[in-house]
Amino acid sequence: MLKQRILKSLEKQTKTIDLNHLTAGFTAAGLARELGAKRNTVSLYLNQLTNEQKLVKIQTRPVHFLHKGSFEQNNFQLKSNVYRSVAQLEQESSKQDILKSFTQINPSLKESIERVRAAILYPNGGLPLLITGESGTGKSYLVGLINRFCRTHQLIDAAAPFITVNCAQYADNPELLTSNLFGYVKGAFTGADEEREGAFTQADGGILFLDEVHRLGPKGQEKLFTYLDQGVVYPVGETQTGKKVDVRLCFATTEDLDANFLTTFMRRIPVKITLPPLSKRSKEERLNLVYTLFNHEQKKIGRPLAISDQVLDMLANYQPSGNIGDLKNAIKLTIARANVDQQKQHIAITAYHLPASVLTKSKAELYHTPGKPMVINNDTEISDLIARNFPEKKIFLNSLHRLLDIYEQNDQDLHKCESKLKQLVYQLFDTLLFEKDNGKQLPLLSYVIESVKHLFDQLKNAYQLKISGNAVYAISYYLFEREKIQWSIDELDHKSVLLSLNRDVQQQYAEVYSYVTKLINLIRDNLDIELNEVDYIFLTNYLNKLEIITKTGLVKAIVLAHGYATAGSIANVVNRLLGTHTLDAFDMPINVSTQQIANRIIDYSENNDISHGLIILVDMGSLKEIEKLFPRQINAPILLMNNVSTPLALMVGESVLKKRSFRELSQLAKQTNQLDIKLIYPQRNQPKAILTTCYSGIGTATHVARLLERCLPTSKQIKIIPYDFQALQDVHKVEVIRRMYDVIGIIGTEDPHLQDVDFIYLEKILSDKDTAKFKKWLAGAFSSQEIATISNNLVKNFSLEQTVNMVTILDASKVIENITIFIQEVERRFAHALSNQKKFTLYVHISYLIERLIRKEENNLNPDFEKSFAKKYGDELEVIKAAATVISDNYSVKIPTSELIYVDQIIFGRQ
Ligand SMILES: Nc1ncnc2c1ncn2[C@@H]1O[C@H](COP(=O)(O)OP(=O)(O)OP(=O)(O)O)[C@@H](O)[C@H]1O
Repeated sequence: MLKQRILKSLEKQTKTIDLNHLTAGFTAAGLARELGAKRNTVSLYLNQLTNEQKLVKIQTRPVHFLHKGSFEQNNFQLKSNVYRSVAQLEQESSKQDILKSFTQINPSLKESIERVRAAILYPNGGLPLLITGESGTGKSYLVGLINRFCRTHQLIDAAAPFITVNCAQYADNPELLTSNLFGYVKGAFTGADEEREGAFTQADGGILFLDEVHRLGPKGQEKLFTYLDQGVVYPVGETQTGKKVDVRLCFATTEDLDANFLTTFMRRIPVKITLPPLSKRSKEERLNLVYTLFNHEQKKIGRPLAISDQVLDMLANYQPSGNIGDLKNAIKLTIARANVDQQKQHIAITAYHLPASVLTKSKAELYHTPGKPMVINNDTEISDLIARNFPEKKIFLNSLHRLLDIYEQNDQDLHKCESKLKQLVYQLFDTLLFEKDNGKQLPLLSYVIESVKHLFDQLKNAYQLKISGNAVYAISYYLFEREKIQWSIDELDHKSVLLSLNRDVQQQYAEVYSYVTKLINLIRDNLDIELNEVDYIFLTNYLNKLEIITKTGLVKAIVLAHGYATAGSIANVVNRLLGTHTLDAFDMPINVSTQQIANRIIDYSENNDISHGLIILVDMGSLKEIEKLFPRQINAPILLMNNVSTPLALMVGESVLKKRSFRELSQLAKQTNQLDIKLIYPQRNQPKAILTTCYSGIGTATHVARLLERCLPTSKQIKIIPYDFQALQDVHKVEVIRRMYDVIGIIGTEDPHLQDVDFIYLEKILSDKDTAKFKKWLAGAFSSQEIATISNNLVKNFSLEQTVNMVTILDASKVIENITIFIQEVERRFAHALSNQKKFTLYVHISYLIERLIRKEENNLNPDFEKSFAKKYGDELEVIKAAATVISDNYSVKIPTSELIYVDQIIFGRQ
């Protein structure tokens, strides 16, 4: 049954999953291909299996599914079975890997902790390790974590002992310490009335932590290294028969290593780490510790805490000699004092509650920006608190809160506060762009900039937008900072206000909002940055404020009239009535020549963006004359209208703003009896273009375009341009496209039905009929030799697309190269040209075949059939075998007769 097959396939694949490189095999489409089933049916089963808790769904794009049991067996336990992203799923692992969580809070210790981890995981019981550091730096705490880590990773038994011996307790009696550690035999010293086992024996199978180990005298140290060398302990008074024990050792000391330890002992401890005092830690790390301690205390009390920023600041800058221990006490005291004060639901903690030691010793800077108090409740996790540290988050949240405040103060009416909001958004982008220290030019930032440039190019191409280079940078910086901010709208107190503003923005700036939606989808797919309603608001306002999108895409219009101020005054009136500058004006002397007029127009076209068309309103009777002189080099459609008057100019101005097409405008003009109209399309210099389009979005269309481009010779006589399917449904946009290109055909997943433009369905491009059609499109631009190469490239590249997700152990492009040689050999040896469709089938089939042979999976045929076929077509099979030496040699496989028969059937279309 299909459902079972899906589960089985995922179970197998999940075993060797690499979360950083999820393959198509984990998607509905990939599984559908693999199992030869309909994608919709596979999707249905996948969701059913997720509901049955058998699969885990990761809502990436495309959605990926993992086998839950198989994943947990080989990786870590999962709490949920739906995750927003791989990163969210991976967080589960950091929750369980306490050392990883520890380094997230204490990033400066990352390297030390990695060494600790390596020591713990060292085969056969780990390596002993020594932790040094001032008092209160967390040495014992870290050993506690190591103990938990060993248990959760099953390095020791759940019931294994964890024994701590504080050597300082035996400061005056090193002999007693030694005997407590190693035990003693009866009569070993006065008072040793009977044999007693020591801490080593008690800790057998578990962990022994020797704190303040510098108190161990030379004798004790020697006994210790006997254990380190031989795994055997000798109780005091016993020198012959030692006891074998298996103990993981951790040592801690506040003292100087060289002065207090025998070098022989030191040499036997390979891993030594030092925990830094608070004064040597960054402010960010100290803040993290403050958060951790508050969070920890809150969980004990169970009541929510609301801690002012000032308190956090003072505590983060408090660096007492007792380090984290003292800090912890100060925090406990602070909470206790606040608690006495209030019997409310939550405990509000302000500077008033800080102990005097903090107030006097904290090196806090002056308190500048009061933010909202930090609230910790029973559900708060430390990662939520750490996210507060990013100043970008503060900038971002401050802007957001101000934005919402303004909107609320204006009765949630966008009209009333439009300009204020834009101003605010602009400031935010400015701050991110100019005021941050961007000198470092982190590689990731460069990557974001490059990607955003690329995404903008896609948008520009698809929708004929014009977006300034500055916007690319501003948006890149925004995304770069935004990506670091883990924030969801659920954190917001006024979520409903935000949603209402989002709706308003969407309605009011519908066009820009729709482009932002497309941009955000591209960002999600390409940069894996999750954005939400706030980003829609920010980005829409930003792009709108710059008028990057709305003002472009407009036709230019000029009024050209004789006389001192005729044109100027008409244009003026219209611009004033429309409230925006829509018409330009040329006042011409009465005796101006038509050539001079033409020159002015050329000048204008060079200094203005007329790519969307130019309307020229004239007053000079004969259009024919100018038309003759009309500059052919203007590569945009031109609408000439005679007998300009203010009403006509007004109608034109309105049409420009409403983006009416030239045809519509001509119709309207005719209705008002302005009959002298001429529409001139540029005849020459129009590059030929093939459009690609895809119903599901511009991403796929771009992908197909790149694929086709790779098939064409580098000197491109034909442009391949991806277009959004919706854009091709829009008459105005289509008009623009036609103006710019000579569209020779469209390839896509859905026919947009453009008049007089041929269409090829993507999935049929390799069929005989459509290959012929495609070749015909190319006929004017390429030689027949070139067309043959393009056609071969086409099938090769499409096959590569198909196989790249299916071939798992081989290098797909190498496989395709080898199969190309095989196909050429077949064509040569049989003197028989294969159709693209057959070649495609061969590429896909043989890729699989090679993998099957390497994995030693056979594809058995009915033996009788095999025999009779081999008898009948033996010669052919030999030829195929000879042509396939490129495959058998390169992959060291022997192609069995049954497989040769399959290939023969494909080549000759035999059943
Ligand atoms: N990274 C940390 N996160 C949370 N709490 C910590 C951390 N480090 C230490 N603490 C807490 O601070 C206190 C002091 O830490 P700990 O006793 O481990 O320090 P120490 O270095 O062993 O001190 P000493 O040398 O005086 O024995 C303990 O209560 C511990 O729980």
